[in-house]
Amino acid sequence: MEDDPTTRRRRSSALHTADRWPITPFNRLFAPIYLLAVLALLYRHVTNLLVPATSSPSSFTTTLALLVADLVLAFMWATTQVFRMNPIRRREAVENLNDVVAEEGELPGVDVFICTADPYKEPPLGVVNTALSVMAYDYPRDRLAVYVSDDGGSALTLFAFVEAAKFAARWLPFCERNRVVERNPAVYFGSNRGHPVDGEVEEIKHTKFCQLQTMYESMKHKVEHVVEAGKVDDQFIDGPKEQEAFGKWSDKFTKHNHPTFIQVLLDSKNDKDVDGHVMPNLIYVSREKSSTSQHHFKAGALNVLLRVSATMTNQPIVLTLDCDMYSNDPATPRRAMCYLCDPKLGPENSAFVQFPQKYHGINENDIYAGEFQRLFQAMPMGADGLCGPHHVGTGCFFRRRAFFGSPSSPVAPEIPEVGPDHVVGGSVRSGSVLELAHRVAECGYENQTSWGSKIGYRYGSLVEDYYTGYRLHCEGWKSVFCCPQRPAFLGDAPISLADMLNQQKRWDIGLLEVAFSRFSTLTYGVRSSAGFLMGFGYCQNAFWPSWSIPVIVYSFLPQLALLNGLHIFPKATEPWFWLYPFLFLGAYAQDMLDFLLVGGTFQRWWSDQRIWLLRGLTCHLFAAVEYFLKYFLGIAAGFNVTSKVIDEEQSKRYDRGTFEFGVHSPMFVPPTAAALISLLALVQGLAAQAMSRGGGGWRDAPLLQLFVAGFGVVNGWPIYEAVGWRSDGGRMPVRTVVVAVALAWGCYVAAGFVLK
Ligand SMILES: O=c1ccn([C@@H]2O[C@H](COP(=O)(O)OP(=O)(O)O[C@H]3O[C@H](CO)[C@@H](O)[C@H](O)[C@H]3O)[C@@H](O)[C@H]2O)c(=O)[nH]1
Ligand SMILES: [Mn+2]
Repeated sequence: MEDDPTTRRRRSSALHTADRWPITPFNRLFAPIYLLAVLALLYRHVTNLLVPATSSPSSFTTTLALLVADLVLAFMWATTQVFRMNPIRRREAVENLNDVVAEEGELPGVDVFICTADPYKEPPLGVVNTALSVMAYDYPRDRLAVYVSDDGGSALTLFAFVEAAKFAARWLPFCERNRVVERNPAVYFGSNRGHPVDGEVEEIKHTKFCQLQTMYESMKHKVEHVVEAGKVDDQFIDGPKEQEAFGKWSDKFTKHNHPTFIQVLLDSKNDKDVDGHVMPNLIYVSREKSSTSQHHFKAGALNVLLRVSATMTNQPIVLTLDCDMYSNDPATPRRAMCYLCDPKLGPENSAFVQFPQKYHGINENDIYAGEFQRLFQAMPMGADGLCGPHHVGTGCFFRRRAFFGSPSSPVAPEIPEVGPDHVVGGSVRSGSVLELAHRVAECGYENQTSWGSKIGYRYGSLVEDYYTGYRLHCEGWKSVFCCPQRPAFLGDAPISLADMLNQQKRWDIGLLEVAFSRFSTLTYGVRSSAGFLMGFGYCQNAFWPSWSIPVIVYSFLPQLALLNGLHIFPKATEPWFWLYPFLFLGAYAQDMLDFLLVGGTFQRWWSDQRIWLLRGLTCHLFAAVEYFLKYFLGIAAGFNVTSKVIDEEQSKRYDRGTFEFGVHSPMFVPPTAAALISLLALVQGLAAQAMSRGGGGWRDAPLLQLFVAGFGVVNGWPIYEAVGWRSDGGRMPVRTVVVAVALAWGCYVAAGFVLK
């Protein structure tokens, strides 16, 4: 018993370290300087509004528009500063974990939750590969249980898992024996085309590799065949047990109407791998669905898994994963344990350990800014110095207890069997356990309970991840950001512009649901236990769609004014002029610095700022309109799952770095119109300047407006390409161009009246 708590405490100090971010002193110094400039600009607008130089209505309208736009920019700038004040970067010393946790048996058990919702948008083969990659973690197998939530209620997905369970019995020992790093079989077999064979041992290894590869290919073939056929043919069903499982699916069942299915595919107490070692639990869950009850999308699915897993294994740690986010590093749970098992940190300071979302297959310049450097890297590091990172839905290890009330005042669920303290009596296959598990997955179960309001994942927002993490922080929990060199998880990023914009439109709507709720970050968050700074920082996301206001104003107003010969910014000879380059370059340079310091490249930063502009004209705008329409009509928004299917042609174009328009979407209209107007304004503005004789020449020129138009043109390049000279399937559809030209013309005519 050499490990008394004090020795452990001392040792645990070596489990992780935190460094400050090198440019923080500069950022802290720069913030008040920049603030002065912002205030000066706002002062100028306000005085212009109150004491206008001319009394024309157009100058009032333009000044008001600029004031509103700049107020939003100022607000968003202020929220960004929160994350620049005290960023930290942590490192874990996984090798020291054994000193703290003396025996493997002492490691806390992990229940892994994998969500899938649609076999046609989320190919079952991908889902099982994700599951296999976590089942093969370097972690005691009897402490690992993988639960799959299938909101598609699809026999196709179950079939894939039945096959995966068989394959796992070979895959897991193979990975362990050969210390395989890529534990997602698709990735492993995709990158290893056999080893060089040298000597007898190598030959045996090679034969094993080939056997396993054949087995994988056969599983892949069967699963893909079944998905294509849309049903599980009898020829693929093996034995009475499987017969019974698939027999439960009746033709009358649909995705939206079916009873609960829970299928134990592997049971760690009984099932062994080919070497006779235990297997982790693998459990398929499809909760009951009925078209007359609310299901709360992914949040509802995760709450069902929280309850089902509580009745079956109830392990203290929960890992949540999206079906496409496979494990890229088998040491990940141990890395998370460096925080979760650290007695010095304490449970309240490590309610969840969030890993960043990272993606595979992003093209060189990341044209759609799918990497989200700010959201998944810079912001969580900044938040880590306060309450800890936001929750981003996947790649997150939670303490189960964190879902049941604040650190100091726990909230008990309606029955103790679903609470964090419940001790599971029987095996996962026992009748009584299964009966209870089915009961807690029923759709009426949550009626008159605290699920979704006080316990579990919180309901009411399409970004259940952001909202739940936020509510936990408000309750006084803290989180940890874990960002190892080798990405812990890798997922799919959308590779078509429409998919990406629709995904972010859904996020926008979810964020607005938080911003305008009783728990708004602006009124509730800033006064909660999270503290003012963190609550204010949360506003950055909650009010994400408000970026559309300044982006729309700056994409149209200076250009339209220029086309009408109206000068709306100070001339180069006025001292106010210099405020603009300072504010613009200050914000852009600092943003770029943030980006480059977390490992980005200049081109990727350029894409990122371009997409930031594009979002303002597309998803932010459309989401706000849709949200307020639905708000007044009392309609709830739906969760449109992002497709993870890859179209060959699209994928080739994406890899080459060309934008994918292809099919008409109303969202393509405003950016196309803006690009056209910027181009016209730039051409006309330059021409007018060249033709003007005498006067002040360039000193009197509307330099700032010309710059804004020029900036619009440079950023609009992919649009001119897609409208003008591309001939592939991803070019701008004629219909979109026609509507955009009509819109641009309409704006021009309207501006002629307003700005005169
Ligand atoms: O009714 C539903 C809808 C979705 N999902 C699952 O939710 C996950 C995320 O869905 P996806 O379409 O991939 O959405 P994304 O926008 O790519 O996901 C991001 O945004 C979501 C909402 O904020 C978070 O839940 C995710 O973790 C985060 O990766 C997937 O595994 C789905 O299977 C369900 O289980 N049930
Ligand atoms: Mn996704």
